This record gives sequence, C-alpha cells and structure tokens, in this order.
Amino acid sequence: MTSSSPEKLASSTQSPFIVSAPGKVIIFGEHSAVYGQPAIAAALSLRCYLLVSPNDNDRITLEFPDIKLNHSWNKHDIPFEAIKSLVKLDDKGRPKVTEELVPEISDKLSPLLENIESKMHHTACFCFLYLYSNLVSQETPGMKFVVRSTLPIGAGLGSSASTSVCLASALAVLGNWVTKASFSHDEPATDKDAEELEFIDQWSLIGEKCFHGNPSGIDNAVATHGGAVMFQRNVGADNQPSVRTNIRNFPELKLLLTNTTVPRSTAKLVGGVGELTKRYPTIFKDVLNSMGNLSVEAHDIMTTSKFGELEQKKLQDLINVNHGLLVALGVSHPSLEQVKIIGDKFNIGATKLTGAGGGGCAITLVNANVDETELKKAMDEFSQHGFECFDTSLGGKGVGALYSEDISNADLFSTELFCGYRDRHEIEQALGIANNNEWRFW
Ligand SMILES: Nc1ncnc2c1ncn2[C@@H]1O[C@H](COP(=O)(O)OP(=O)(O)OP(=O)(O)O)[C@@H](O)[C@H]1O
Ligand SMILES: C[C@@](O)(CCO)CC(=O)[O-]
Ligand SMILES: [Mg+2]
Repeated sequence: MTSSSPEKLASSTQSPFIVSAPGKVIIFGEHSAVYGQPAIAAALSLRCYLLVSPNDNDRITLEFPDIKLNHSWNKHDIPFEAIKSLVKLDDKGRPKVTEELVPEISDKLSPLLENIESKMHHTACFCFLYLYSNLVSQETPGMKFVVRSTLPIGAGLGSSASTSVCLASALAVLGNWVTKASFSHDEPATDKDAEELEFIDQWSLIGEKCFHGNPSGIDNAVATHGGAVMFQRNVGADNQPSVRTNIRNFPELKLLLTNTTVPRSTAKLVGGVGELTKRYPTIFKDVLNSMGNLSVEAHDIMTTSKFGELEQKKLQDLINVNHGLLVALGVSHPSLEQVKIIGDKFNIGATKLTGAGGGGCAITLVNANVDETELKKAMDEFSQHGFECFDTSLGGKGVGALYSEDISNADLFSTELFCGYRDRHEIEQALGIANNNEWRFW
C-alpha cells in the first residue's frame, strides 16, 4: 500500500469533523436479499453520527456511549506493517476490498481484542480495528472516535450498517482515499464523488461482514447512497458487483414504524435462515424465489407513472404476502405478530416485519383513507404493549460530513457535549442534517 504524504494527512486530521449516515427500512425482500433475490429499501431520517477529533497523544480511543463502550489502544500496537503486506491495491492504488474477511488480518488483530469481554463490544472493536488497519496508515496521529445514533440498536433499522458507513467514510477521509465531501443538500454528485461513494460503500460492506458474517450489502448501500433502491446481490462466482437501481419517484407512502423493543441479533437470524435453507433446499428455493418475484412486482407498481389508491392496495397485498413468507423462514416473533394483530384489528393497513425480524421493528403501510381515530386507538394499544412508534420520513440523504472549519459553533465538535445529548431529539436538534446547512455530501 502506498503511504500518504504527511502534508495531506495534516490537513485532513488536524481539525475535528463529524460524519453521518442514515438507517434504512426494508420494504420488501429481507433475508431473500442474502440469496441474490432483489429487495427494496429506503433511507430513514434516523441517523448515526460519528465525531472524529484529535487525541493529545498516540492513543486511538473509541467512545460508543450507546452501547457503553469505552476503549483505547496505543497506536504503535496496531500491526500496520504486517497487515499492509496482506492488503491488495486496486487499479487506482487504493486498498482493495476482498470477497470475505481475510483470516490472517483477523488473527493479527486478535491480541488487541483479548481483554474485551462483552460480545457486542468485541464485535464493535473488531469492526473498527479491521477498517482502521486497512484504511489508515501509521502516520495518522491518534484520534478519538465517538458514535451517537438516533436509531434503535439491533431493531431492524440498519444501525450496524449506518455505523459501518460512518466508520468507513471517516477512515477513508483520514487515509486520504476520498476527498472532502463538498456538495450541499440539493447539488447533484459528480462522477468523482460517485466513485468515492462506491469506495465507502464497498468498505462499509466489509464492516457489515465484521458485524453480521453474511450481509447482502443492501443496508450499507442505502446508508451510503441514501434515497430508495432496488438492490440485488450478485451471488455468482463471476465476482461481478451487486446491482443497485435507484428508485427516483419513490411514491409518498404513509408508513407507520413500530419497534417491539424485543432485542435480537441479525447475525443469528441470518444464520438460522441459512440452516433452514440448507436442510430443506427444494422447499426454501421456491419461498426465496417468491420473495424475489414479489420485490420485482412491487418495484413495477411503485414506479408506475400514476401511483394511486389501486397501486397502494396492491402494495398492501404484497406486504401481507411478504410477511407470510418471512414467517415461513422462521424470523417472526410473537411481539411482531402482536403488532400485526393490533393493526388488523383496527384496520389501519398492511403490516410486515422489517429488517432481520425476531423482534425489532414492523412497518405498516397505512390505508390511504385511514380512520384517524382508529389509527390513534391502534397506536395507544401498541404503547400499552410497550411498543414504540416512530415519526420518520423515507428517502433522505446518504452519508455526509460536517467540518469544524465550516462552522462557527465549536461546541458541536466537543466530545463532552456530543456524548451528553440525552436523547434522539437533542441529537437531531444539534446535529440533524435538516438543521445544519453546512452538512456536505459526496
Ligand atoms: N450507536 C452504536 N454504537 C455502537 N455500535 C453500534 C451502534 N449501533 C449499532 N451498533 C452495532 O451494531 C450491532 C447491531 O447490529 P444488528 O445488525 O444486529 O442490528 P441492526 O443493524 O440494528 O438491524 P438490521 O441489521 O436488521 O437492520 C450492535 O450490536 C453494535 O455492535
Ligand atoms: C436480514 C437482511 O436481509 C436485512 C437486515 O437488515 C440481511 C441482509 O440483507 O444483509
Ligand atoms: Mg444490521
């Protein structure tokens, strides 16, 4: 790997910056996406934020208060040389992503993870170190990395992917593999930026592999690029990239997002589906194919030139079928069925689980002419069960950055304040992309 010049590094690392990436809602095709079937997802207004600021010594510090993680390493303990010798370069001289995590790199990092007992902390530190040692060189000074998210963690809304995109983009900036984000909210990206986004997307997929084992890539694709997409993983042996098709005129869908608050792990759920499909390949081949057909049909409906009540009704049919197929894959949960029962009882619309399932969130595509009193009754009953409803919007911006040199309010980059926001509203108010015109995008 070529090392970057110290002058360039100095300019990119001296002042603090924040990166942010959105969560996502999978509308059709979770799990089947892992097996190369098309799926549809949109970026969510809930986001992850990562503050990067210089440390006054050679330490690399992680402060992830959402998961109560605080850990640091001495920069000189990172085996940069050994890892660099294992990293291949692409045709532009940048570190090249591999199909799978490289076991020798994981082995070289394992002594740095020895004292970390919690599984969640271990995974988060492993993800960070894997990306750090691939993307950053030993000339980069010690830095502090602080993550805050307005997303519920482990609830099906892509909290791992948005964290991974934040880490990949920040480390790509520190490694000088991408330039500063420069576009304001409404400006279109240039070809160069599209290429840099691709780099971030690819490395965030490596981060997702550290979190999940076998991700399709849909979550990090949406967190990187934003908007709404139809995504199809390439599962062939031809090394071709996955296909991401932007859905430009994504219809204004009224979606109610309900978090059962039942914790679960995407890695375990994806693993469970893997075992089932291996045990009964002929049965599940057809289930997965049906899920793919359903996404294609939904895409045709969503992109029709005249989206009206009839099209909304058809999407609701497909939501119900998709949920049934996910039940067949064994990834529902009594709490998710409860959300569906309550939604159906008050006739508010069609409900399915979203993300990996097993708890976490459900979406309801609310009827166009919903009776608002019935909707309120359903939401009251959700809260009686301890479920939490979110007021969110879909299809927003992908990964972006906020630079201290562009902002007069230095407080935004104070680690203490960043860690101290009490809830998602305070985070949104201080940092939200809608509240700060200085956010820049690639
Ligand atoms: N704010 C955060 N701070 C630190 N780590 C986080 C944060 N958000 C997510 N993570 C990491 O992501 C893991 C949760 O990822 P997981 O894939 O299981 O759920 P999810 O991404 O929320 O849901 P889904 O994959 O179904 O969309 C956590 O265990 C943690 O390691
Ligand atoms: C369950 C899954 O399909 C979606 C998780 O948000 C896994 C993946 O596609 O990586
Ligand atoms: Mg995840």
